[in-house]
Amino acid sequence: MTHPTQPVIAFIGGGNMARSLVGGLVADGRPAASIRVAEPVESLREALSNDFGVQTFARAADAAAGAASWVLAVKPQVMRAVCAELAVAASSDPLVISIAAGITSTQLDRWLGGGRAIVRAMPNTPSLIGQGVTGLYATRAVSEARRDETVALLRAGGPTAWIADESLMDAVTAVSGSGPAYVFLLAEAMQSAAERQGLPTDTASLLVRQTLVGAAAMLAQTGEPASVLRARVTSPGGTTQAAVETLQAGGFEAVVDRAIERAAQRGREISAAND
Ligand SMILES: NC(=O)C1=CN([C@@H]2O[C@H](COP(=O)(O)OP(=O)(O)OC[C@H]3O[C@@H](n4cnc5c(N)ncnc54)[C@H](OP(=O)(O)O)[C@@H]3O)[C@@H](O)[C@H]2O)C=CC1
Ligand SMILES: O=C(O)[C@@H]1CCC=N1
Repeated sequence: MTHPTQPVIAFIGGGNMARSLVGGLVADGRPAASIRVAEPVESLREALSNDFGVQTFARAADAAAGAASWVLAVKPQVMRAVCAELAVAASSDPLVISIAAGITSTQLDRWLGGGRAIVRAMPNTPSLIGQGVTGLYATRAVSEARRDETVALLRAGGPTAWIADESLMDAVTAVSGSGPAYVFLLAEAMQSAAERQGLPTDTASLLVRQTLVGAAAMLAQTGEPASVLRARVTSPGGTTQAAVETLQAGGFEAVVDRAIERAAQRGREISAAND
C-alpha cells in the first residue's frame, strides 16, 4: 500500500514501543519522510534513522512542531514534563495519542493546556511484526475523522478495539499491553524445564517456540475456544492431564487472575503517582 501525501506524525520517545509502531508503519508503506521521532538517546536515534529512514530529533518540541498527530511514547514518569514542553505547540490542535500505561486523558489534557483531542492507545510489542493488538479510548474532543486517523496509524500493528469506558484501559494494559511478557515467561519456564529433562538447548528451544507458535496459530485460525482446543490435547489419564492437574493444583488460574488484577492496579497507581 502507498500513501502519497501523508500528514506528518511525530513520535515523542523512541524506545521499545515506539520502535515497534514505527516499524509497523514503515512496513505498511507509510513514507519514512512523514514520520518524525524525538528521542534524547543518540544511539537510539541513529538506529531508528538507519533501520527505518525516519527523521529524528533530540528535542520533543522540534519533532512535534507542525505535525498533525503526536504519539506520546515516553515513560509515564516523564509524561508530565514532556507535556509541559509541548504545551505551547499543542495550541495548534494536533491529534494527541498517548500510549503510556496509567496516565489518564484528563491528566494529559490538563498538562497540554486543556481542550485538546486526546486518544489513549494501548498497543503491545508484537505490533513490530504486524501481530499486535491495540485498545483505544478517545475523549469527546476527538472527531470521527480523527478516530479513523488513529486506527489508520495503528492498524499496521494489528487489530484495534475501541473501549468506551476509560477506566477499562487499565484492564486492557494488564491483559494485552503486558500480556506478551506472560507468554515469554511461560516460554522461559518451559525452556528451563525441557533442559532439566535432558533435552539439548537447541532442541528444547525449537520445541518450545514452535509449540507456542502452533498453539497461538490454532487459537487465531480455528476460532474455537481455548478450552475446546485444550480438551483435544488432553487424553483421559494421559500425560497432558497429569501436567494440567499439576498446574491447577499449583493455583495456575488464580495466579494469572491475581497477576492481571495487580497489573491493572499498578496502572491506577502510576496515574496517581505522576499526577
Ligand atoms: N514496552 C511495551 O510493551 C509497551 C509500552 N507502553 C508504554 O509505552 C511507553 C514507552 O515504553 P517503552 O517504549 O517500553 O519505554 P522506553 O524507555 O523503551 O522508551 C521511552 C523513550 O523515551 C525517551 N524519552 C525520555 N524523555 C524524553 C523526552 N523528553 N522526549 C523524547 N523522548 C524522551 C527515553 O529516553 P531515556 O531512556 O533517556 O529516558 C526512552 O528512550 C510507556 O509509557 C509504556 O507505558 C505501552 C504498551 C506496551
Ligand atoms: O510494563 C509496562 O508498564 C508497559 C505497559 C504495557 C507494557 N509495558
